[in-house]
Amino acid sequence: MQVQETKLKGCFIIEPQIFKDNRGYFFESFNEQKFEAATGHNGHFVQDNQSASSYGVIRGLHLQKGEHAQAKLVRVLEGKVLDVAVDLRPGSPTYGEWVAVELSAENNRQLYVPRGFGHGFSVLSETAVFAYKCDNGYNKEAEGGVQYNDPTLKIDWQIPAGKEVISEKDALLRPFSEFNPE
Ligand SMILES: Cc1cn([C@H]2C[C@H](O)[C@@H](COP(=O)(O)OP(=O)(O)O[C@H]3O[C@H](C)C(=O)[C@H](O)[C@H]3O)O2)c(=O)[nH]c1=O
Repeated sequence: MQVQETKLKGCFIIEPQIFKDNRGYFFESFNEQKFEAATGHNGHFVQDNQSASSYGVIRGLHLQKGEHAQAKLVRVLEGKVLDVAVDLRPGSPTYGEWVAVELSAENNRQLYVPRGFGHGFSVLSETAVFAYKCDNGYNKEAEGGVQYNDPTLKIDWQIPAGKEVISEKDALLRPFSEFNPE
């Protein structure tokens, strides 16, 4: 597998080695030893999540705070998304900066989002199935986030205005200027 650190320290793009033959393809979607060797990060994940969404859905920007913070290893099983990780780590030299990576069932690309990052994605295909590993369990009380359309972050989700599909919960998220990491 090829691993490339993004401009945000600790956030990595992972390109698995795909083995193709006359039957189709095979690849190791996760290998703890190889992950740790390539990223220097603990590859011990405790929860797998999966969500399905239709075109225009934007989920995020979310994170869990404090001791419940989660690192995530995200990928797409069906369709295509624009995946976004925002550095919300207090004191980070890249605080408030973000990266956007196209993840799809075609490219099998993965993104490792470290603890302390806001995470979200927009669905660019008719439907998308999104699957990810978390290194800490779900804790509703520790949930936080930033509104997807924050005027400071200026994230281009590649969804035409008016076509965005947002949850009621995400519609209540506050701007980055009000973000409190505690
Ligand atoms: C995240 C989560 C949710 N839930 C329940 C809570 C709700 O009843 C339902 C949907 O949750 P939510 O609307 O928060 O789902 P998403 O909007 O996809 O949230 C995720 O979206 C972005 C992209 C993320 O990176 C996070 O993993 C996560 O916040 O699943 C659980 O039972 N366990 C969980 O780990």
